[in-house]
Amino acid sequence: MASVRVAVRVRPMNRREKDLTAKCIIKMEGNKTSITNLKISDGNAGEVLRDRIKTFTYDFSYDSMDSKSSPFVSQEKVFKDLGSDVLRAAFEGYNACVFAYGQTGSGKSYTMMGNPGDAGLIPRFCEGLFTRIAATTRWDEASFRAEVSYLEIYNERVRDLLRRKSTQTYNLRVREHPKDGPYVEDLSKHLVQNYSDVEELMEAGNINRTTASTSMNDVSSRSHAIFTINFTQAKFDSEMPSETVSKIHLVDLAGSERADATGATGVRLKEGGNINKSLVTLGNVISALADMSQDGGNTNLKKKAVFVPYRDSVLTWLLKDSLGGNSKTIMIANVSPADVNYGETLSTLRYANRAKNIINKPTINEDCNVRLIRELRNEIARLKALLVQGNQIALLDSPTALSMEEKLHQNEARVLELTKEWTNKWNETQNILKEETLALRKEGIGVVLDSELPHLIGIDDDLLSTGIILYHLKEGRTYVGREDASTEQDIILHGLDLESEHCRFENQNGKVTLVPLGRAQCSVNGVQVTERSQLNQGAVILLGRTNMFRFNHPKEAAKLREKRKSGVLSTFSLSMTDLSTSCENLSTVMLYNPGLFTEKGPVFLRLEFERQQREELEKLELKRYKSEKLLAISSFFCIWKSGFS
Ligand SMILES: Nc1ncnc2c1ncn2[C@@H]1O[C@H](COP(=O)(O)OP(=O)(O)OP(=O)(O)O)[C@@H](O)[C@H]1O
Repeated sequence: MASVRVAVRVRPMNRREKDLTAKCIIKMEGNKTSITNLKISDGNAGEVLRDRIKTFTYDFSYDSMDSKSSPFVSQEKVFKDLGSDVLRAAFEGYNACVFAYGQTGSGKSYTMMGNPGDAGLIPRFCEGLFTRIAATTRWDEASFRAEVSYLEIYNERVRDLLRRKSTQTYNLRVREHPKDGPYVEDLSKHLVQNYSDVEELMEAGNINRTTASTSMNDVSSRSHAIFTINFTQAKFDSEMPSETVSKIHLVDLAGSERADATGATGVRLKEGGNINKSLVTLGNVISALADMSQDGGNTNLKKKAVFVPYRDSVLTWLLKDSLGGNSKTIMIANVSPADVNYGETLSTLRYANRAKNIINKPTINEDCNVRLIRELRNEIARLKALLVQGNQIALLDSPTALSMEEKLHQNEARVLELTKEWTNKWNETQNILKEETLALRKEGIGVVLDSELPHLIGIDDDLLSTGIILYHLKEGRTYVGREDASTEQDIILHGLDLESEHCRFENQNGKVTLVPLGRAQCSVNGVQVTERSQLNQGAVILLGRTNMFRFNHPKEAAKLREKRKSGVLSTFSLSMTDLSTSCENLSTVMLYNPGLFTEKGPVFLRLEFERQQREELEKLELKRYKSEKLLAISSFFCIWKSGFS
């Protein structure tokens, strides 16, 4: 059990407030924050005077009004107090959430994201995460995996701020997973290997948010932004595998005045976006949770189940765990120091005061396979203890002791096997993803494997194979041949007409060529090649009779895409590099290339051509399975999560 921790932060006077010669009404001392109502004169006494100054106590009260004053609290101090707690929670395997609440212009985005050269909590947290990962991996103590997503909720609709091709920007569906709870369907998740990866994504997401705000009139003050990091950590703890997964939500809420439904009439009501359903519901959820914890001591009320309206809004539904659930949560209430904002500031302070009462139930999120190993180990220890006891009272020969011993051995073997499997899968995944040239991301229901280097993708003719194979063609030579070749081959293949030393690929300064060796059968886009030939993006390569590949050259493809965008590249010239056209070409080329089949005469040529065409059709059919295969990749990379269940 842990209460939601609450911090209040007051920003400097802004230009508008200074122009209005506004007076400062906020005072902070230790963890106390006081607000003065200047409309009540300090000449009054008793009750009335008490109403003039209201004081609240929070976990932290941050005075950031004047950088030259001594109590001034910098971005760094806020991170040290709050951000480092979130970091600790992530490495311990807890979920965590920080949300910034306050009226428009009160400093929420400044606190969460910060300004250039004055980073806020989110960038500092991410930088801290990778600094700690680097320190830990240097000693080989653990392995990590971090994924980032960034979304915006505007008018109860969810938008992915990191979707590369932003065709479907708004209206992603919120669904509920039976075990993991509410989630956004189709939200892109991006694997990040270092802080600069995160920086790039943050920047792209923030630009997306700002671009939308210019066309939608001040969207940022009306929308909620949720930056989420899914963080997995695997290590051996006293020879015991340990794998934890934590979800960290960092939330910049809409301006809190949007929650004020009472003052909304006429134009404001019609404007819809002004009254923020998510914020109204957040208030109701906080109230219900606060009531629940306060009524906890009252035995009569304890029995009455308090209804918490999580499902009434997208925000509260997505943050269900962070509010009263499995998470270590921090609320930062941002306020203005000026008397002109008295009403909004007092309401924020009250709101924050209420949030203090929310009790969460954070637990370490342990991977279920690792939990199984731990449980089996405990069972082994118990059986061993029982056997020792049995020994002492000379029961060892009894059938009970024997079956116990059998069970013990079974369990030990299972633990050994599970631990080995777990270690292999995790290491394998980590090694693949450590390759700087490879990145995995979700797009829609698919998984996209991005590679920077030229590569071959296997187009497998075995209908039962479900994995996708990718061979990088690194700078220099890559040899292809059979396992029984006298020299070591980089890519080992087998199949009809495959020579033991078949061919080599040469990648020199970004130019990739195929060099057949001896009389080896190699064809590019259906044309047999006997000499060195340069490969272009999208080429279909056939080695022997059965090993077919699609050649990808990411840099060339990027250039072609640019040309296509600017109209320099015609559809015709592009079609020459396109896979499907290449396959069609292949059949045509075969018809006009009798050299391929000279020994057996024209009938054989026709039959052979028909057979080849059938094969091509099958291969094209295989392309239809491509998306299923991509999903198979996803299961390959995620197998460590579900492999044992
Ligand atoms: N503690 C602070 N120190 C210095 N400048 C600040 C501070 N807090 C806020 N500001 C400045 O005040 C302005 C408004 O802050 P910010 O954009 O963070 O408000 P907001 O609450 O996120 O507003 P909105 O709801 O419109 O998104 C910005 O120019 C920001 O740089």
